[in-house]
Amino acid sequence: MQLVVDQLETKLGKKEIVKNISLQVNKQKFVGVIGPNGCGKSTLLKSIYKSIPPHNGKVFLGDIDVLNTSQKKISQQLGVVGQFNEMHFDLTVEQMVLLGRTPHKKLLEVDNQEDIDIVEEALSQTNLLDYKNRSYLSLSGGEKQRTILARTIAQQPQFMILDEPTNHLDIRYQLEILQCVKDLKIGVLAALHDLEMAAHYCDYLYAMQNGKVYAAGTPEEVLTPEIIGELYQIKCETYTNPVTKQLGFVYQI
Ligand SMILES: Nc1ncnc2c1ncn2[C@@H]1O[C@H](COP(=O)(O)OP(=O)(O)OP(=O)(O)O)[C@@H](O)[C@H]1O
Repeated sequence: MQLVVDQLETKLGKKEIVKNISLQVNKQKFVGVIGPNGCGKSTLLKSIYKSIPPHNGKVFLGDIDVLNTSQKKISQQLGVVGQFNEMHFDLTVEQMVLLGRTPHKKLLEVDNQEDIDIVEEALSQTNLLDYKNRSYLSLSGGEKQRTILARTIAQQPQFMILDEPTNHLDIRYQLEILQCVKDLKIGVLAALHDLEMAAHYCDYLYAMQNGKVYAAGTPEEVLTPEIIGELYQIKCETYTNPVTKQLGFVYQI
């Protein structure tokens, strides 16, 4: 199964924000979207999961025509961790994560032991077992972010879209969350700001500039001083980090 985005175009007001973007996420691959503030990453992701309706293009998840299929059917295969997760009513963390089971249930079907076990496992993977009975609204930004990820894990999707999933998270949780998502071994499309994390976790990258794909390829192909310099309008040097042996970056205005 693949997530295929074909010639997607999205306008907000009169302004064209996503301009003819095509991309692909293969099964079990971690694909990153990078690019400067305002280049259209969130709008692209929201257009793919229909939170903002695109005015042109197609999105296919396997043979499911996403833009013309019910949310429930899509949610059985595709999970979303958005950038802002505010809620106006309160639930416990466990109740929030149980909501992830909704796409797999019939109307008014009660949660069974399998649902409870899946939720317990998702809470464990996101280090939230001790928070199970806490009120969601009382959580810190990072704890809320992890709860939303746990809910999406409980949904057991084949693909996940994440919009800056490490927003609000301290360094340890940034690493833990991205590793946790990677370990799910599902297809992932994630907007990321941290280029070292993108280099480390992504199998493939799309670099966006002004609503278009500016460059695409493996992290080694995309994260070059020339492309990063042009994308963010800075001077950049890359090096191999002597400790991690991974790609490192030095920036200058
Ligand atoms: N309702 C709207 N009407 C017009 N323009 C909008 C609207 N909402 C967002 N935009 C603009 O669309 C552009 C793309 O925004 P988007 O949030 O997709 O960018 P982004 O790459 O995710 O940015 P960031 O990295 O800052 O999160 C921005 O210039 C933003 O100001």
